[in-house]
Amino acid sequence: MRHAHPVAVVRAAEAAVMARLPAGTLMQRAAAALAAVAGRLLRRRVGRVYGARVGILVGSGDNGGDALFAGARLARAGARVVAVPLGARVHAGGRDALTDAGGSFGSAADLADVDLVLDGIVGIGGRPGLRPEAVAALRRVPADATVVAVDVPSGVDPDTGEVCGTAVRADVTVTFGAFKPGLLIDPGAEHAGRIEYVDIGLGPFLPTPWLTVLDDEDLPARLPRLARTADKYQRGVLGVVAGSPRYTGAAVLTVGGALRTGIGMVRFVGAAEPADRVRARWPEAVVTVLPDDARDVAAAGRVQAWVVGPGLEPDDVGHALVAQVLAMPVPVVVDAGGLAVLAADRSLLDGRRAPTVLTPHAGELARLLRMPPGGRRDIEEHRLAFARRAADEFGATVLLKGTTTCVASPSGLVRVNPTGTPVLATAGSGDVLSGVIGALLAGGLSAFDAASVGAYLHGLAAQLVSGPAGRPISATDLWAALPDAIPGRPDSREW
Ligand SMILES: NC(=O)C1=CN([C@@H]2O[C@H](COP(=O)(O)OP(=O)(O)OC[C@H]3O[C@@H](n4cnc5c(N)ncnc54)[C@H](OP(=O)(O)O)[C@@H]3O)[C@@H](O)[C@H]2O)[C@@H](O)CC1
Ligand SMILES: Nc1ncnc2c1ncn2[C@@H]1O[C@H](COP(=O)(O)OP(=O)(O)O)[C@@H](O)[C@H]1O
Ligand SMILES: [K+]
Repeated sequence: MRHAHPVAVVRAAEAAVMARLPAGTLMQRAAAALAAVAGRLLRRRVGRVYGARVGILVGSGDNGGDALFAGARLARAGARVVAVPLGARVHAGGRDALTDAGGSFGSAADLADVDLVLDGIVGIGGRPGLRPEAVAALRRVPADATVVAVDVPSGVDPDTGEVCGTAVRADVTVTFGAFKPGLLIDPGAEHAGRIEYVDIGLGPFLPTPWLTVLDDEDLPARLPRLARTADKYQRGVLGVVAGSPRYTGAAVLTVGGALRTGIGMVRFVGAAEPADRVRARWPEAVVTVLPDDARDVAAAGRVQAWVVGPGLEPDDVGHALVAQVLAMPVPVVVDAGGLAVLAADRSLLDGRRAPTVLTPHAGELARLLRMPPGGRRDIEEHRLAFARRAADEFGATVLLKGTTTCVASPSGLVRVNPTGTPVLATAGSGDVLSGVIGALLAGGLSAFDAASVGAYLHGLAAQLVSGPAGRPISATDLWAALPDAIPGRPDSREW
């Protein structure tokens, strides 16, 4: 599992380490690793470091210092290195090291034929928005040059991933001591490119992280346990309240997402039209058709968790359904039409003790938070902050969909999903996701694990079916890929 720490935490850890080490040690560790990565990239690009052309964009802080010391190492290996100062000052030690090693200082015009650029404009000490001289220098970087960001791509807010105006677009970001949240969350994540983490010894001084990213190896232990002696009730039963006479497909998609994630049983509860479709596509689902007034969802039978909302209309019937489900003392996923019902009547969450997972996209979250027009955009630009705020305000686990899905718990923890792909931006894929999360909840996972593991599997399924070329997919394609996305579980070894 990877974790990230905000700037203030990184600074405190750096101070603690620096107090125990000779001055400049951390910067040398950072510069050595940076030069090693740049050297590797140059060898891949032009076959060698000797004679390769390297440009350095140098701001006035220590970020520029890192870049200059790394440039000095590359110059000693024979690279032709030119540094372009962009601030009022230049790190003095780095300047001397570069010139001693045979590097030079020049202007942005000297960047015209570089193979590789080190972006040392600003790191964790930058204020939002690059200055005009930095923006002008970036324009002179050849379009095909390899760009390596030092610690963070300049212009990206390291704490949030926000970009204000122009920011560096890196092929690789070499980050020191800890991942910063802004490297993992779009738009910052997109600007960071591939991330190379360098351990400079901050570990013992970093607190327990609140922001984590799951990896493949984290999954097996986090999936529902599949005991050899399990029967279908012990594996978990999911209730799905979805679909309406107008939107019938959402019900089929949600039930399919749950069944293909692995579950003891799905009980579908809904209007006659979606119920017919669910029966026809998924004969294994147990279907209850509700009367027109939507009374008595609970009579469908016992379940360990519910999904409510995909394809529901936010009318009186929809309201009655969401109210009944949220009144039950089991975990509930609320999605789509269910979120619209909640946006109009937040009191439906009052008094709930069992875990709740809300799965809004930015538009739905803007309505839930009753934001003025433009709220959607605001949320997309500040995904982390809004996911955390919503989790706190609703006392629920909030999965904010879209580019970089963020899952926030009411206790302030966040997991950022690394498997998302834009091929998922297709109608109905969110319905499949709510079924996946519902199945994991019914299987006994916590709301935070169910939502974050669910998003991970959903993204992985999309990648598997879409392939490295990113072939287009539709939501139903995810059904077939889900079982392949689910790794072996610890308890299945004896099979
Ligand atoms: N601490 C450590 O132990 C270690 C730290 N390390 C490294 O240090 C980095 C942090 O260095 P830092 O604190 O000097 O800040 P930094 O990111 O260089 O930027 C500050 C300078 O930039 C300027 N500036 C500000 N905003 C700007 C803007 N929008 N556009 C343009 N310029 C702007 C501003 O200058 P001024 O306003 O005076 O012109 C200010 O002085 C960190 O990311 C890592 O790389 C590693 O060596 C490992 C050990
Ligand atoms: N650019 C993107 N990158 C990664 N995932 C995306 C992107 N756009 C959308 N998604 C994912 O696609 C799914 C779409 O869900 P949703 O908006 O609810 O669609 P629908 O309601 O049509 O099912 C979500 O899981 C979301 O995170
Ligand atoms: K930088």
